[in-house]
Amino acid sequence: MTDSTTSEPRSGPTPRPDRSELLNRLQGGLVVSCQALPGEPLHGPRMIAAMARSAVLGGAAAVRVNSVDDIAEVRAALSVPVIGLWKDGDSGVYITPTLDHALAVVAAGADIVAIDATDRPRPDGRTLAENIDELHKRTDALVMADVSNYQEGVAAAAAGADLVGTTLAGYTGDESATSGPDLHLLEQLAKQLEIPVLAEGRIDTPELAAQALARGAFAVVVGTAITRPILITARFAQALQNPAT
Ligand SMILES: CC(=O)N[C@H](C=O)[C@@H](O)[C@H](O)[C@H](O)COP(=O)(O)O
Repeated sequence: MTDSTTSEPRSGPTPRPDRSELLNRLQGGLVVSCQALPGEPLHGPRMIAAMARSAVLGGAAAVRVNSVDDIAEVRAALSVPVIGLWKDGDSGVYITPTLDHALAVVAAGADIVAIDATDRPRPDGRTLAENIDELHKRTDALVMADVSNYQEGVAAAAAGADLVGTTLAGYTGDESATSGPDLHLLEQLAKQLEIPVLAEGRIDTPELAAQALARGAFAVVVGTAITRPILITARFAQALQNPAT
């Protein structure tokens, strides 16, 4: 167990680590997604920061955090790289849907801003390439493109994304979700792209996380299986209701 929470958190106007340092810190590592939506008992910046600190104590190389308030709190508490996003709604394009959302995420302290990079129209009417270009001009944050399929991953890399994540595979309604992580998509993208590809979505065991790395992931993002006690508990409770023997 490592204790990176004792290292100095970055606060105030301290510049972000540069691109190669950020990528070095992510490479081969576990990124723990620490999110709780309004209405959930763990919702709120202090809870999320405690979750993020716990993740780092357990060995997380980085964290992924939703909402400006939660990002700011985690940024003040920890020095590990923060992948920030802003979920606005829960259907259609809702992960950091516009340039303004992305700029706010960066202003809150994210090192990497995760944005929806599916081929669906964005609510601000701008293209993915325009938004990535503007983010690169106006900030020093890296851009993680959350995609749902191979074509979107290739298009996101061509549009200038710094990293691609399989985050939205199975969540756009185009294709049904694979029962576990979409390791086939991960492998295809990792073989094709020159930028890092992060495995994300439905990775719910340490073995699957290790498999994702073996199949080309630059880093592995795990959320629900670590940070959503309601859903973790439900799995156990259901198993007791339907015992195998
Ligand atoms: C589809 C979507 O909205 N994904 C979100 C993206 O930030 C989160 O709700 C997920 O928890 C995260 O991607 C990690 O995935 P999993 O919780 O399956 O390990």
